[in-house]
This record gives sequence, C-alpha cells and structure tokens, in this order.
Amino acid sequence: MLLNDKTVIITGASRGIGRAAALECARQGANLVIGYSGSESSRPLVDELIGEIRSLGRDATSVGAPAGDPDTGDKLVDAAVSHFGSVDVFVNNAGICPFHGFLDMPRDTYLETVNTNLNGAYFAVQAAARRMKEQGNGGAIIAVSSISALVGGAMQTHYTPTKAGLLSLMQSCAVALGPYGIRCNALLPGTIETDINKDDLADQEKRDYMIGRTPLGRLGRPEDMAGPIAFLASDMAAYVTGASLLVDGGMFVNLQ
Ligand SMILES: NC(=O)C1=CN([C@@H]2O[C@H](COP(=O)(O)OP(=O)(O)OC[C@H]3O[C@@H](n4cnc5c(N)ncnc54)[C@H](O)[C@@H]3O)[C@@H](O)[C@H]2O)C=CC1
Ligand SMILES: C[C@H](O)[C@@H]1OC(=O)[C@H](O)[C@@H]1O
Repeated sequence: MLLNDKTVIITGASRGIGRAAALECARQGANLVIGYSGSESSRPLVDELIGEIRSLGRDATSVGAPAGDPDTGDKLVDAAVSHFGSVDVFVNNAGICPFHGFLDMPRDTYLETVNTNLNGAYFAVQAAARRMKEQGNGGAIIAVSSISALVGGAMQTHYTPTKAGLLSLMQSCAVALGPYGIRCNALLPGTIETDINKDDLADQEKRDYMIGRTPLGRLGRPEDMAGPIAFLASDMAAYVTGASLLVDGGMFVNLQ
C-alpha cells in the first residue's frame, strides 16, 4: 500500500474527484479528513463516504467549513491532529466553475470563484505546511489545478486564472517548502464528468466536441484522477516536487 497509516486531508471531498481520491487513499492505507462546504445537503454524502472508508478498514472524520474562509485550513489541520495525530498529505481540491461570459460577468461570481478556488487554497496550504514543518517528517501537498491553467475558456475567464494561480502556488511552495521535505505538486485534470460541468456537458454538441478532442476517446471519470493523486501523495513520488501532472486523455496535445 502506498499510503499506509498516513493522514490525508482532502477538501471538497463529498463528491466528484475529491471523493474518488479519498476512497483511493483509503484503499492505499490512509486515514482521511473529509473537507466539505458545511452545507446540509452535503452531509448525507459525507456520512456515506465515511462509511465506505470505514468498510475499507480505515478511519475518517469530516470538517464542514467553506473553502474560501481563511480559517478553514486550521480547522482541517486541527481535526487531522486530534483524530489521527498528524498531517502527512494535503489535497486542495474544492472548487467551483459557474460558467459565464466575460463582458457581463457578475462581480460576485468572479469574487466568489477566486475566493473559493484560490484565496482559500493559499491559507489552507499554509496551515498544512506549518503543521508538516512542525512534525519534521516532510509531507506532500497536491493542488487540483486544471488543464485550464494552460489554456483559456470564453465562459471560464473567472476560473482559469484561479487554476493557473494554483499551479503557480505549487511551484513557489515547492521552492519555499523543499528545505523541510515538503513536496508540492499540481494535478491538471482535463474534462472529467462531475457535477461541476453537468449542465455544460448536457449540451450534446459540446459533449461530442470535448470527446472528439480527446485521443483516448472518452471524457474522464473521477476515478481517473484518484491514482495520480495517490501517486503524488506517496513516497513513489519522493523526488517529485514543483511538477504538474496533466491527466486529460491526451486532450491538450491534440492540435490536429
Ligand atoms: N471536472 C472537471 O472537468 C475538472 C475539475 N477540476 C477541478 O477539480 C476539483 C473538483 O471538482 P469536481 O470533482 O470536478 O466537481 P464537483 O462539483 O463534483 O466537486 C467540487 C467539490 O468542491 C466542493 N466545494 C464547492 N464549493 C465549496 C466551498 N465553498 N467550500 C468547500 N467545498 C466546496 C463541493 O462541495 C464538491 O465536493 C475542482 O477544483 C475543479 O476545479 C479541474 C479540471 C477539470
Ligand atoms: C468545469 C469544466 O468542465 C472543467 O473544469 C476544468 O478545469 C476544465 O476546463 C474542464 O473542462
């Protein structure tokens, strides 16, 4: 197992990529702190996930707190330490992408997207890193960035800068935290079918176009992200830091 007895915190883990990553980490021997927004509607999903992790023989606890709140990182770390005694891996995954055009982008939509996806991540990564430094055993931090860190989207002008920001954050943190043995890497998913793009991909034409751009011939599934996250979290990636791992079925390189 890649993550035996490690404590892994994952934000936005109630569903989608975060959930799949949490289950894979548990399969690989980790105990989990499940970060979620705190909304009542997420609670049953979180309880179900904790049940699944326990049935895999590992343990999990949850923290309901908005990703954009600068105090959320400390709450996640406190829960990890009080339940499991350490923080070994931090996965910043929570994110939103309310599709909208640029010229009439509501200010609140822009501000909420940047706050949830990037500002909150900054403080959460800082909280996890402080604890890892204190523990003295290094650690692994993974930001779920996106293919959108590298390319644009007319309906994602508020979103793509947050994903480029996360990639940049991991690069700078790799430099800042390398001396403490803390590795920082970015995962760049392509188009993965989850709730974040359910409405967007309901448009059959758009869906077919995205599949057509993908050499592997299908959209991604949350499970496709779980192995790469577990790898980056594990000692198999002991010399990997400041890296970005594009997991997109080949979409990015498919020019013609
Ligand atoms: N699905 C895709 O095609 C891609 C997704 N991503 C990124 O992957 C990450 C996960 O997204 P998906 O699993 O695809 O979508 P999702 O919508 O299924 O999951 C997003 C998660 O973030 C949580 N979340 C949203 N706002 C939050 C808040 N204010 N506080 C705490 N948690 C909050 C949600 O509750 C949910 O658990 C996001 O950062 C997204 O930008 C990156 C590239 C592609
Ligand atoms: C939400 C989008 O469908 C998704 O998110 C991203 O980061 C990529 O742009 C994907 O297509």
